[in-house]
Amino acid sequence: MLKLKNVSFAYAEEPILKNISFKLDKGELLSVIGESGCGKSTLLKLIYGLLHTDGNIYWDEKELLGPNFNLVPGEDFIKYLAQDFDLMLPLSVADNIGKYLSNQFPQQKKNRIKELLEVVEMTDLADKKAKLLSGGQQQRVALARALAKKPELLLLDEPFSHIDHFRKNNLRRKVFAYLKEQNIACIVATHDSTDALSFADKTIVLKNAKIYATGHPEDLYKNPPNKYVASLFGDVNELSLQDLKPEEKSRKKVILYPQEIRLSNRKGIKVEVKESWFNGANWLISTMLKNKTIYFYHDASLIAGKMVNLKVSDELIASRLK
Ligand SMILES: Nc1ncnc2c1ncn2[C@@H]1O[C@H](COP(=O)(O)OP(=O)(O)OP(=O)(O)O)[C@@H](O)[C@H]1O
Repeated sequence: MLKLKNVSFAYAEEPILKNISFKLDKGELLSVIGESGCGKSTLLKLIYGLLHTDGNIYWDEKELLGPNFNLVPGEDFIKYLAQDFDLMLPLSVADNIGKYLSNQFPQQKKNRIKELLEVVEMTDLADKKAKLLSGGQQQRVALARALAKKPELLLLDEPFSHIDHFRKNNLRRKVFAYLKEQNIACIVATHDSTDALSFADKTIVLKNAKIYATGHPEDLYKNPPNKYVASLFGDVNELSLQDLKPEEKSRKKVILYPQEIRLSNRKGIKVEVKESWFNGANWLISTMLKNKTIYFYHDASLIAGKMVNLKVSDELIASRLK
């Protein structure tokens, strides 16, 4: 088990992380989300042992002491995939993946490289030099290299950020399934809500140097404590109860995702259509309610200036009242 106790860090005066504490079981997958600059990468570097903290980090009974105590920073059983992939550019894809594998058993090494090439869908490019690869291909090689010596804990910083949409979904399913199958614990720092929602067992939200919210991704999504957390999962509306039900005098806030608001043929919240954006599955429509923008999804674009009625289920409003 990984255990962090009061982990704090500052590059200069300003604290980047303050008293971060959490636990992660073997084989568990944690996503760390939060706005850019909130300290996600710094947290991974602290755990890997590239930065020093006065707090405590343990793997089972062993305390991970960090760079002030280790001549070579980094822990053997942890692999860290940074945002800059750190590949050996003159070497081939296969040689990069095998870089940390022992040469003592050449056939085993060959088999392992072959297995990992399949996981990251790079078999056809095994002999190509890393310097000739695209950014997304280099990221896949770096991912395979991080997995090569089966870590007990894998730290991934935006692991699919350079990979095209077409390949990303399939690759992501494969990689996370592989981690589960091999019981490898993993922390993913990510901006991508699919990483955070679909694959993580739990999620930590960072803000103002602290753990701002934590929980099962589905709970955080369905019951976002506030607009900041909800907005990490996509577009979001923050309305008052009075906006939704004019007969109510309460100004309590209600967080709603665009897909939770529908067009109504009968009465509802009267809004003026401003813009429509096609996003593939449907259209995102922006509307104005007095001086507030409300976003919702619809299966067609709407003419700007048109007055329409919107509705939201009463149960949903009740469950989101803050
Ligand atoms: N080497 C450094 N020296 C000084 N400040 C740094 C250094 N690295 C990062 N920072 C600052 O620390 C803060 C946290 O950075 P970090 O990279 O951990 O954020 P992040 O959440 O991973 O951001 P992003 O989502 O954009 O990757 C930022 O304000 C950043 O400018």
